[in-house]
Amino acid sequence: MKIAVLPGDGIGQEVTREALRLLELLELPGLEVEHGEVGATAYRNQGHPLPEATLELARSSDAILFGAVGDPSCDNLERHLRPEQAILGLRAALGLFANLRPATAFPGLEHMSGLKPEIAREIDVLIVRELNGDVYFGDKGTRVREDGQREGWDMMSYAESEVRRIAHTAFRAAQTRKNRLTSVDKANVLETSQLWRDVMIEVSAEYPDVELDHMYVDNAAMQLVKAPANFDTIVTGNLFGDILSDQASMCVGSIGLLPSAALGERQTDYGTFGLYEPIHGSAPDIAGKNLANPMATMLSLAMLLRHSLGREADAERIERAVAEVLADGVRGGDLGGSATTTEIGDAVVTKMVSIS
Ligand SMILES: NC(=O)C1=CN([C@@H]2O[C@H](COP(=O)(O)OP(=O)(O)OC[C@H]3O[C@@H](n4cnc5c(N)ncnc54)[C@H](O)[C@@H]3O)[C@@H](O)[C@H]2O)C=CC1
Ligand SMILES: CC(C)CC(=O)C(=O)O
Ligand SMILES: [Mg+2]
Repeated sequence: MKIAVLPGDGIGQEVTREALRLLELLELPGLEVEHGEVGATAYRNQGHPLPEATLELARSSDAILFGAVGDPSCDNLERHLRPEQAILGLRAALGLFANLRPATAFPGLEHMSGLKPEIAREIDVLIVRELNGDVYFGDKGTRVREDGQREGWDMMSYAESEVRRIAHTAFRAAQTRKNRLTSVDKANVLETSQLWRDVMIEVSAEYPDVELDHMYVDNAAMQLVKAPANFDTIVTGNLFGDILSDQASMCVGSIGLLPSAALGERQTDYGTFGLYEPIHGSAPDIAGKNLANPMATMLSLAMLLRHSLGREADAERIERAVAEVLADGVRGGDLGGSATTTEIGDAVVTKMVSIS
């Protein structure tokens, strides 16, 4: 049983370190943990944001724990050398097309949400984001128009097979929840979205127990703030899912709380192969200052234990420890408190020991 650990850049290093303390505490028999470089760190040391050795490590593992990539000093590199290509490259190369991003209220945190407390305490939504297609992976470029202006362009498209497979993931996920699925698109304007909607409707015939509805993404952004409790499971494309999940994080209280799982079809001896990461980035504004909230990464580790290693009890132990530490009032700066990254790590470790 092998986990590849790819901390990456900025706070990716700090939050991954704290999550690994929880993994060590669990003392999983036969577990091998191997570190690899990604992002700006890998570019500086090995000349590429996703070196072949890292990709090989990822492929030979049962699961990947990923921190974050991104560094402002790399923002003017050629696109294929930028840190973000590491995570995009891993998602594509490993066929990780289904991104699960749960956003669930934590008791006691209602007042840290951007929403009114009575609205915030109800939120329990799973965003199922397609992760291998859309405008993120289409052809792109810049060109000079006939009138002499520069023009940037990015191709948005979805093949019906891509929509169909994420639809199945989302319907099955909804069946484990409240059997309600909202497909979010922009079908009033985009052909890509019209096909998305048509395929969602076709696939829904196979899931008569799941209630499917459709919402335009602009309305969904508004409804997520107005009445998040009306959502159960959301399925959406790569771009819209990226944006809506950051928004959902602030409905819960902080982007430092939201974990994610990126799954494909590959099964291992222990579960579904996947990559797990907080939904946030490398946060250059607070990197290296011991200020980042490591809880999103800890909760991503819990998802890894559940989906890739079949360790449900260990996953729940981490989730319970994080929730109880928050309820105890241990909070980082993102939640109006003063606990440092390592102090939050200490508190969760202590809690884990007490609830073993
Ligand atoms: N999967 C990945 O590796 C991702 C990488 N990025 C990259 O990260 C870099 C920074 O991007 P931003 O747009 O600033 O997004 P970001 O998510 O890194 O940060 C946005 C804001 O949230 C705060 N924040 C994020 N995570 C936090 C945590 N755990 N605790 C406390 N505060 C936290 C940051 O301090 C910042 O003010 C860019 O290079 C971007 O491309 C962004 C998103 C995802
Ligand atoms: C940095 C990216 C490639 C994407 C992103 O923001 C995300 O996956 O949350
Ligand atoms: Mg994002």
